[in-house]
Amino acid sequence: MEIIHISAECYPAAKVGGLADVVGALPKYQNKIGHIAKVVVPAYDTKFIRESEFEVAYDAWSNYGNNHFQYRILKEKSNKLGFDLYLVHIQGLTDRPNVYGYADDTERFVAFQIATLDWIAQWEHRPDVIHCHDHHTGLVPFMVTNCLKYQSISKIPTVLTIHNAQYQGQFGWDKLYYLPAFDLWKGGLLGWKDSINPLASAIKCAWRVTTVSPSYLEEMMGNARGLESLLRQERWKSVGILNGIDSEVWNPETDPMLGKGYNLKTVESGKAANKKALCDVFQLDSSKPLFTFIGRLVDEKGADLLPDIFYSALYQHGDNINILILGSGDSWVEGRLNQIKDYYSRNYNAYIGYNEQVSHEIYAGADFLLMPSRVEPCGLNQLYALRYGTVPIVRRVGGLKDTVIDIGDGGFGICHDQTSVWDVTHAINRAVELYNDKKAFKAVRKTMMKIDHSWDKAATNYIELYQILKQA
Ligand SMILES: Nc1ncnc2c1ncn2[C@@H]1O[C@H](COP(=O)(O)OP(=O)(O)O[C@H]2O[C@H](CO)[C@@H](O)[C@H](O)[C@H]2O)[C@@H](O)[C@H]1O
Repeated sequence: MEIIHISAECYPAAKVGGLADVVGALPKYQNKIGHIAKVVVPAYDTKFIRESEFEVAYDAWSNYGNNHFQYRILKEKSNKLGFDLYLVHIQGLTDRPNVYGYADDTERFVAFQIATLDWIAQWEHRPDVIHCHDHHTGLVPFMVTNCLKYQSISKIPTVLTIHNAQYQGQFGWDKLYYLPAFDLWKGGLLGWKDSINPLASAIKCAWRVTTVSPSYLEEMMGNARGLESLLRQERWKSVGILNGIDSEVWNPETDPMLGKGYNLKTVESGKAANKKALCDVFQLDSSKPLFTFIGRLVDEKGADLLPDIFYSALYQHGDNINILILGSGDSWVEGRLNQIKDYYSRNYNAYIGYNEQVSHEIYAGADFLLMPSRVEPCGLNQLYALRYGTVPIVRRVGGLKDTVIDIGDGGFGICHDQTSVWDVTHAINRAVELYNDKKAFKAVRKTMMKIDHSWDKAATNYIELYQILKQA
């Protein structure tokens, strides 16, 4: 089958979070099992894109509303990612350093989607499925089926994967004219509660909807930022498929970002060496248990509570624990996390910012990884932690619930029920107990590292889903 993934992010071309990891790995694994999976993302001004070689695959003009633009489809030349990567270059719109956060993000992603479909519509052959990811590509299912200029591709099945329903990409009806012409009576398929809502539109129009874990699918029926009733209505065509991880990129034995590689047999010495190096850089004491957090500092991750959780844990455990955080997001959370350094400089540090290298070093060097998320559609950090022998401490929600079993239930992680200072501090207390029981701690590490979360299974699940659509 030929599958076209359309996304705003794809590792390593452009990454903000987990969406990039999935779109950078799933197609590779689909290719491995004999299919042709391609990825289309905007041509940002990122390091990877600047440093890679591309050839022009197509060059044309298009428009969103009255705004005409020239676009180029660029194909990565070397196939070094394990799939064909195509970029949509629109001068002045896509070629910026950041993926999101501009006042004209709506225009940028509308133009990206239109250019992508214009290009696909003029191919001599038809792909078997168009797979969209999150709201940035959420207008694609509507446009493919309903816009007159895409009649030639209107029968291609579309699939939407919801990585995070917290973000929906809403914009006003005054921008309806951005879309290529369609029968206006179909306009209702674009909207939700007084605005055009790309995520809602994709849920209505895609042939199938997937979420990145089974539990998140169920949770969304009761909590999806206003889309609950729509999701209940479209439940019949929805399925939860648990994400995998790219076990070639996330392999502690071969990871080039680590000072010392390790495997199941050498985990104790390997982790100790990585921990020592990490603690030296961040002025921490490697003889104490190291607790970490990596991620976007936003409410859905429970980041607003982290400062109070850390004050509480550091107060209770005095000088006997270390905490290291890597993240960026809400500025008041960043400020409070930085402030803790003034009070606990010997056993706390924070790297405010984004750094892929440091994230790998932390997964390898840490003892525990905290994920007190309020919402977690799947979560990849806990899967990376498991592979690197770092015990995840997670709230029982979404994909965290589906992938981490508490040590009290014979498992390998520490789970808590609420995103609250009390629950997380209590979980940290349990973690300190586990750390001090060296035999149990070693056994848990070994169990974790044996778990296989590679994409092999999920890649097949998606193919089975596409095959049903092809026969429909
Ligand atoms: N400051 C920083 N420096 C370096 N690396 C950083 C970083 N902050 C985050 N990362 C990295 O970004 C990724 C985060 O992935 P997640 O899946 O945990 O979250 P995200 O909410 O972005 O993804 C959404 O999509 C994914 C994919 O479907 C779902 O798993 C998830 O639940 C959903 O919220 C990891 O690779 C992590 O290491």
